[in-house]
Amino acid sequence: MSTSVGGYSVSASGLTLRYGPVTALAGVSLGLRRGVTGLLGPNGAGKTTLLRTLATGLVPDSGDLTVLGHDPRTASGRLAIRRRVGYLPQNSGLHPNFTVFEFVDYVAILKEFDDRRRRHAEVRRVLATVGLDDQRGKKIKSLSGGTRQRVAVAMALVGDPDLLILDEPTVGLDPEQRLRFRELIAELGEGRAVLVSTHQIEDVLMLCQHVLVLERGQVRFEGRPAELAAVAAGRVWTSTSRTAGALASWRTATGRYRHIGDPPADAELAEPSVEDGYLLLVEQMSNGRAER
Ligand SMILES: Nc1ncnc2c1ncn2[C@@H]1O[C@H](COP(=O)(O)OP(=O)(O)OP(=O)(O)O)[C@@H](O)[C@H]1O
Repeated sequence: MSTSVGGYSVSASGLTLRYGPVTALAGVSLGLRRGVTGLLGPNGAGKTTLLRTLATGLVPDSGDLTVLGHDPRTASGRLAIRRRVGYLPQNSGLHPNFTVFEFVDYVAILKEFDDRRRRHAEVRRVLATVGLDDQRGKKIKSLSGGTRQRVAVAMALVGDPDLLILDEPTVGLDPEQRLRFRELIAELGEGRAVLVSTHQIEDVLMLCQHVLVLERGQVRFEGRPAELAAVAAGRVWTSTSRTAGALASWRTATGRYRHIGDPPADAELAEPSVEDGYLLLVEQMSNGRAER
């Protein structure tokens, strides 16, 4: 059972966080429900900082944050959250000489599974969930990138968390591994809130019910993928050549150019995609800054 306030597993309002002179979160407000939410944003937008903050690894300078009904500003709140949150950091360090079982068992010890039999049962459960029962005895250094990512997810799943936070989990996977990994994440989102940061629009299309766009430490969009596509309605057109004045233009596989921005009067409008909506938001933001 998820602990939530008003249906939200996470609710944040006006979160700010600075690293010295750098403002990484500049007033983030969001609500996270059950299901898979994709977190998109350009490099340096603050995605990792936000995920670490939700996992209680960083303390915001100001703003309100409730995670699974607890306040991370108090020691008891942080402990309660850590017990119910699974966090997969970017480039999570897996010890190469451990076997799969040994590594996940070690994580279970850190997560306070003191009774050996209960702990081993939990390790077997999470390895079965990620489809690694038959790889338990293998050393981590012998595994493919996709299988290592499964071990990392197994680690995050110890204790059956109500909130799963995954920082760029599909990076470095080949297309087939990525597909299988998305299926796994989609399954995990059926009973809990999952927040996944990614640079892959396809991840959002294939597995997310909700999407957040972060840019310069602020949430620029919060909604469903189809609503993100709709942001670009009437702002996408195609032509046989480059067009001056578009916010972004690129040549597509058909040989035609696709543009986003303010279309000319005779433009051939196209159906907007989620990627168009995302690019339009990000380009508008950076253009707005350039014009100031
Ligand atoms: N430990 C740190 N000390 C100082 N500045 C930092 C630190 N960590 C991040 N930053 C800065 O904070 C901002 C947000 O960084 P963050 O890593 O959260 O972005 P991101 O969206 O995850 O980026 P990426 O997609 O490249 O991983 C950036 O300007 C970054 O340079």
